[in-house]
Amino acid sequence: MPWLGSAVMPLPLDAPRWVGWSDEMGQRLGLEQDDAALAQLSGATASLPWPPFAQVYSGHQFGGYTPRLGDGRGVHLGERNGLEVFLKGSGPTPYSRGGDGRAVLRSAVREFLASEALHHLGIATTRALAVIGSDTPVWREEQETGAITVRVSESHLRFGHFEYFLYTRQQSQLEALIEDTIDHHFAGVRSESDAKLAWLVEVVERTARTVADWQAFGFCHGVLNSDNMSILGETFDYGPFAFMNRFDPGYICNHSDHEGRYAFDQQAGIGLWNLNRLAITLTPWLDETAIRQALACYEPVLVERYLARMGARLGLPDPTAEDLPLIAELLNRMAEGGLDYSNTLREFAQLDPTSQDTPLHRRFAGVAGFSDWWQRYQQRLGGVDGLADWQARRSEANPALILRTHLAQEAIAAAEQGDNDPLHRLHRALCRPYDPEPEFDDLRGDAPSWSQQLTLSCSS
Ligand SMILES: Nc1ncnc2c1ncn2[C@@H]1O[C@H](COP(=O)(O)OP(=O)(O)OP(=O)(O)O)[C@@H](O)[C@H]1O
Ligand SMILES: [Mg+2]
Repeated sequence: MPWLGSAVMPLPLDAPRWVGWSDEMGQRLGLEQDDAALAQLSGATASLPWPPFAQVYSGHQFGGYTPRLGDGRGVHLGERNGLEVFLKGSGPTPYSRGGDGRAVLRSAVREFLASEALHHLGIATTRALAVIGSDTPVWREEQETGAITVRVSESHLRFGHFEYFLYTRQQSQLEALIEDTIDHHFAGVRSESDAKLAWLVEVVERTARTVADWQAFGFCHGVLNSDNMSILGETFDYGPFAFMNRFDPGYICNHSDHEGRYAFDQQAGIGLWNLNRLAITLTPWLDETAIRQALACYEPVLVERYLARMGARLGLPDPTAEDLPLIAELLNRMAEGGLDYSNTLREFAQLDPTSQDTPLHRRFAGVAGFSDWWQRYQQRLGGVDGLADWQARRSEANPALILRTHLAQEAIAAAEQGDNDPLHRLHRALCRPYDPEPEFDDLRGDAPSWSQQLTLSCSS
C-alpha cells in the first residue's frame, strides 16, 4: 500500500558487502546472492525493479502516544512472490525525526539471527534475507559501521499504522486500510457476517499465540510499543531483545526500560494492552460489546497455547489449566536456584521420569522444594509408555540451542573484524535448534559469567 507513505531512495552504503544470507529466503524471493542483488539492496544502484517508499505510522511508545513515527530508517521495496522486502538501515526518510536513518552492524546481525532463530523454533516472526555490511561510519555510543538488514514479511503493517489514521481523523483512509488488510492478508474472514470483527478476533488470537510462545521459550522482546506490533501477529522489530539465561520472571532485557514496563512477566499483559490500542481504531464500526468480546479471546488463546508448549516441553499429556500450578512451581524452583531456563528444560529430552536420580535432579540439587515438585510431577504423568519415544518428543519441544546474547555478541565481534565465519556457523546451528549435533556442542552451555555484563538498549 504505497499510499501510506512517500517515495524515498536508499542512501548508498560505502563498500557494501554480504555479511549474512538466508538461502531459504533467497529461494522464496527468487534472488541470488550476487553483485546485482547487492547493488540493489544496498542502494548502490538506482535502477530498482521496485520503486522504494517509506511508510507513515504512529504508535504508543512506553505507554504514551507519539502522533507521528514512520519508517525513519528503512524503505519498502514492494512485493516479490507475495512477500514484502524491507531495507532496515537504508538512510534517512521524511520520518527520521533527526535520526541518521542508519542501523549499525551489531543490530543488523542481531535482527538477522533472531528472525532465523525464532522461525526455526516455531515462533511467528518476520524473516530476514540478508545482512549487508559496509564502511559507512555511524555514531552511537562510539563509532560503528552502518549495515542493512533485508527484512521480509507478508506484511509490515503495525498496529501503529491503524492508530495513525484514527488519530489524524482520516476515517475513510482507515477503513480502506482495514479492508485492504483483510483482502490481502485475512481473506478467510471476508465471508463472516461482520468481517471487521472477525478480523479483530483473528489478530487478537494470533498475537496471543505469539506472546504465549515468547513466554514458553524465555524470549523477551524489550520494546513492545504498538508500532512494533505486527498485524500478522509476528515477532517484529528486534532491538534489545534477549532469550533469558537464568530464569528470572521479572527479567528486563532493555537497559533503557527503567520501569520494567516490558519485563518478561509483563509481556502477556502488554500484548493485550496493545490490542486495546488497535481495537480502539475500530470504534467507528464496532460497538463496545463487540470489541470487548473480541479482546476477551486473548487470555484463553494465550493460556491454551502456553499450555500446549509447556505441556510438550514437560511431557504432560493433554495439559489443562489445572497444570498451570505445576508448571509455575517448576519455574519458581528454577528462579530460586538461579537455573538456566532453556538448558534446564532441555534435560527433559534425556529424562527418565520414573527415576529418582536424573540430570534434572543434579541441576536442582540444593534447591528447596524440588523433591516435592518431582513427586507431584511423577503423579501427574502416571508413568510413561515407551521411554525412547517420550524422550524423542521432548527433544522436539525443548531446543538444544537458543540465541543467547553472548553467542550473538561473539559472532558480531568477529564480523566487526571482517570475519563472518562465526556468524555463518551460528546461523547454521540456529536453523536446527532441536538437533543435538555434536558439531555445535560448544554453543550450548549455560551463559558464561562475563555475559552478564552485556547490556542492551534501543541504541541500534
Ligand atoms: N537511526 C535512526 N534514524 C532515523 N529514525 C530512526 C532511527 N532509529 C529509529 N528510528 C525511528 O524511531 C522509531 C522507533 O524506532 P524502533 O527502534 O521502534 O524501530 P526500528 O527498529 O527503527 O524499526 P522497525 O520497527 O521497522 O523494526 C521508528 O519510527 C524508527 O524508524
Ligand atoms: Mg520499531
